[in-house]
Parts: sequence; structure tokens; C-alpha cells
Amino acid sequence: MSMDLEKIKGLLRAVPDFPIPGILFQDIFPIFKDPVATQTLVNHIANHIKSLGKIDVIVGLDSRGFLLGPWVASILGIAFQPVRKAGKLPPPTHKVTYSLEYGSDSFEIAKDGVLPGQNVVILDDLIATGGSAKGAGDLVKQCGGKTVQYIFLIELKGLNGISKLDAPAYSVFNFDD
Ligand SMILES: O=P(O)(O)OC[C@H]1O[C@H](OP(=O)(O)OP(=O)(O)O)[C@H](O)[C@@H]1O
Ligand SMILES: Nc1ncnc2[nH]cnc12
Repeated sequence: MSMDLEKIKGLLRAVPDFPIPGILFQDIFPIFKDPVATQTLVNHIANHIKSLGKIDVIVGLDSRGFLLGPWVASILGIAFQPVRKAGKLPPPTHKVTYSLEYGSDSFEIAKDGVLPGQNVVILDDLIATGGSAKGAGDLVKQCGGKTVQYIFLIELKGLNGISKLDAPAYSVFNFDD
């Protein structure tokens, strides 16, 4: 069974002034109440990644990038590797500081999480300013990996986050602001 992507887009919940005034927060969790919507999205992203050629690792971003990443990776028979907020992964790690739409933070990746020369897809639920995705891309680079594509469930196009990225991006759903 599958569901029309536009119908899945309709399940997203836009919440004004969260987590701080001025932010229109896109809540993805209503999608996960519907198993058909969830399966459709997972299969859609897996099929998209198949079209990219040889990908060795899906790198998912803490924390909402963990919801789809391991599932998609297991369908494709490839590795999943987390980028976590600083202080959560045991050493040795690489570390970057980045800014996002409502603050700044630090990310880490296991030093052997991506091996030199491996092809990587970076997967997250949403790109706003692009700071988080850029931080993850910098970590993949520090490991010696090559980011082939960034994939997002949602792109907030008005913030032009993809202009910060060092590889093409694909987003399932787009919003103007
Ligand atoms: O493009 P940006 O401006 O960097 O914003 C996008 C990031 O913000 C959210 O993560 P958040 O840090 O809120 O963490 P969470 O996934 O744990 O909620 C979202 O899941 C992205 O990772
Ligand atoms: N507007 C937004 N909605 C949900 N997650 C976000 N992360 C950064 N900006 C966001």
C-alpha cells in the first residue's frame, strides 16, 4: 500500500512561534501516526537513493534524522551513521560548531563512522538555514568521505539553506517560507 505524497504533505503540522517567536515550526510527527504514510516516505527516499549510484553510508542528523535514516539504510543494505549533538558519542570523534534557524550547537561524528573515499548521503527531516546540514557535511569531509547528495523531507526554500551546501540537495516537500 502507498499514499499520495501530496496527501502526506497535508499531514505536516505548522506551529507558529515555536520554539521561539517568529519561527513557523513544521512538525513531522503526525506522519508517523500513519504507517502507510511512513512506509511510503521510507520507500520513496530509498528509491531516490538507488538512483544516485553507489552509496556506502547514510549519515543522519540528531535527532529527527534518526527517524528515517536507519530504516532507509537497511532497505538499501548499506550502513547508517549518526551525527550527534556534542558530548553524546564516545571518543574518538570529529567535531564542528554550527548555527541553525533558532540557535547554535555542536555536532560530532565517530572518526571511523565514514571511511576515506566512501560515498555518503546526508539525510535529515528539514533544512532551514542549512547550518546543521553544512555542519554534517563538514564532518563527512573531516572523515575523508564524499557527500554525493543531501536529502531532506522538508525544505524551507525562502531561507536558501541549500546555498551553503557542497553537494546537490533533494527535498521531498518544499515550503516557500
Ligand atoms: O537548517 P537549520 O537552520 O540548521 O535547521 C534544521 C535543523 O533543525 C532541526 O534540528 P534541531 O537542532 O532542532 O534538533 P532535533 O532534530 O533534535 O529537534 C532539524 O531537525 C534540522 O536538523
Ligand atoms: N521551522 C522549522 N520547523 C521545524 N524544524 C526546524 N528546524 C529549524 N527550523 C525548523
